[in-house]
Amino acid sequence: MEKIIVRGGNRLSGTVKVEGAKNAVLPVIAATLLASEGKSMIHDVPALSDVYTISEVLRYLNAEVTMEGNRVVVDASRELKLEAPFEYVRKMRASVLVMGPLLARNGRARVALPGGCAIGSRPIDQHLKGFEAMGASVKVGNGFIDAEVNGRLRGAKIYLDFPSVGATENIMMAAVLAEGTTVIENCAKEPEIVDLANFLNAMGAKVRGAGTGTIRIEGVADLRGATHTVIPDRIEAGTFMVAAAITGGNVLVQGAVPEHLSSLVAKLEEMGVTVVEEENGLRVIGPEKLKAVDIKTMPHPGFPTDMQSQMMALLLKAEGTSMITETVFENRFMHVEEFRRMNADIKIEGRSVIINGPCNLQGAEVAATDLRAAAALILAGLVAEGYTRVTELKHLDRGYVRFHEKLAALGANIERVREEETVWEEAKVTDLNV
Ligand SMILES: CC(=O)N[C@H]1[C@@H](OP(=O)(O)OP(=O)(O)OC[C@H]2O[C@@H](n3ccc(=O)[nH]c3=O)[C@H](O)[C@@H]2O)O[C@H](CO)[C@@H](O)[C@@H]1O
Ligand SMILES: C=C(OP(=O)(O)O)C(=O)O
Repeated sequence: MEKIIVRGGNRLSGTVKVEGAKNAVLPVIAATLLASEGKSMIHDVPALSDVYTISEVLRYLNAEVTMEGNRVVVDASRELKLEAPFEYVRKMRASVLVMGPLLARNGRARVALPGGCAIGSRPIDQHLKGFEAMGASVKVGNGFIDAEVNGRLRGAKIYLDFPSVGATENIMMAAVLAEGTTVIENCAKEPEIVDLANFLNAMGAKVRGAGTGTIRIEGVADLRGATHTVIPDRIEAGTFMVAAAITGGNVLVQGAVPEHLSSLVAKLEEMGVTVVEEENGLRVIGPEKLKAVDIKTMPHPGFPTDMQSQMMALLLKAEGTSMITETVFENRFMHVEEFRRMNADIKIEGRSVIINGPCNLQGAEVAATDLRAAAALILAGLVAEGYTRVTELKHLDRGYVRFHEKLAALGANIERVREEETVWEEAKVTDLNV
C-alpha cells in the first residue's frame, strides 16, 4: 500500500509553481467533443489521474486523444459513440460532462448514472432539467441516463435551483450547438466557468456573461477545434498557501491568481497570515500565532468547499474556537474523524464543525476519504508531533501533481513509500474467539 509519511516541525520556504486547474481542464476536454472539424490543442494540462480518466472516456467515444507533457491534443472529427459506461463515471463523476456535448452533436447520449460519493449524494437533476428544457427527452433506468432529441436542441430559458458548476457547464456545452438562444439564470460564477466559455468561444461559439449570474448562449451550426491554455488551479494554490501559513513559513505560490482567491485571502488575513501580491503570484507568510475564525462554504465568489478541509487543518492550530459551516455538500466532514485520530479537539454539530484550538496534533496513521481530505491530512502532518502516515492516496492523485515532492522542495520532511499491509494471522483471530 502506498503511503505518504510526513514528520512535522519544518517551516516551509521557497517557491512552488501551480499546475493548470483540474476543474477547468475536465470540462474543457469534454468540450473538445463539440468540434466536428479540426483538432483542439489544450496547454497547461496537469498530469492527474482524472485527466487520464476523461481522456479514456473520449477515446472510448471514438475521439483521438494524444498527451505529450502538459499538452493534450484531441481530434473529435470522426463519428462519435454515444455511451459513457459506469467504469469511467464511477472513477470520476465529471465524466457526466460528456453528456451535453454528445447530445448537442449527436442528438443522443447515454451516460451511466453517477452514484453518491464520500462528500454527498450529488444528484444531477439540474443538468437533466436543462436538457429537457432544450427539447430533449430524458429517461433514467437500469443505471443509465438516456437523453435524446428530435433534430437539434432548441434554445431555452433555464433557471437553476442552485448555481451548480457541473449543470452550468453541461448546459452551456449543450446550448452552443442549439437552435436559438439559451439563457441560464442563477448559474455558477466560478473561474472555471469563465475558462470553459473562453474555450467554447475560441471554437466559434457565442457565449456571453460567464462569471456573472446569467449566461446567454446563441447557438451556432457547428464548431471547430481550438487552442486553449487552462487557468491555474486555485485550489492547489490555496492548498500551498495553507501549507505556508500552518508552518509559519514564507512561500511564493507562483501562478496563484489573486482574483480567483479573494475569499481565501480574506480569511487568511483575518487569521493573522500575511499575503502579498507579487508579479507572478502570491507570497504567504505565516504568523507565530494564528487567530480562530468562522468559515461558511458558498458557491463562488463565496468560500470554496474545495478548500474547507485544508482550512480545517489550519484552524486546528489557531488560538480559540472556530466554526466551519459546510453549505455546498451535505457530507463533507469525513476527515473530522481522521483529525481526531491526530488528537484534534473537534466536533460535528449538524452542518457545522466546532474546533477548539490550538490542538496539540500528534502523528498517526490516517486515511484520506476524498481528495481535499488527503491534502488536509498531509497539511496537519506538517505540524503534528512525530510521524503521520496518510493512506488511500488514489484520492490525492486525482487532484494534486507530485504533491509530496513539491512540499519536500519547500523543506517539508515528507516521502511517499510503499509499505506492506499488516496481515492478521487467522490463528490470532481464533484465539480471541475462545
Ligand atoms: C469537476 C469539478 O468541477 N468539480 C467541482 C464541482 O463539482 P460539481 O459540478 O459536481 O458541483 P455542483 O456545483 O454541481 O454541486 C453543488 C451542490 O449542488 C448539488 N446539485 C448539483 C447538481 C444537480 O443537478 N443537483 C444538485 O442538487 C450537489 O449535490 C451539491 O450539493 O463544483 C463543486 C462545488 O464548487 C466542487 O466542489 C467540485 O470540485
Ligand atoms: C470534489 C472535487 O472534485 P470532483 O467534483 O471531481 O469530485 C474537488 O476537486 O475537490
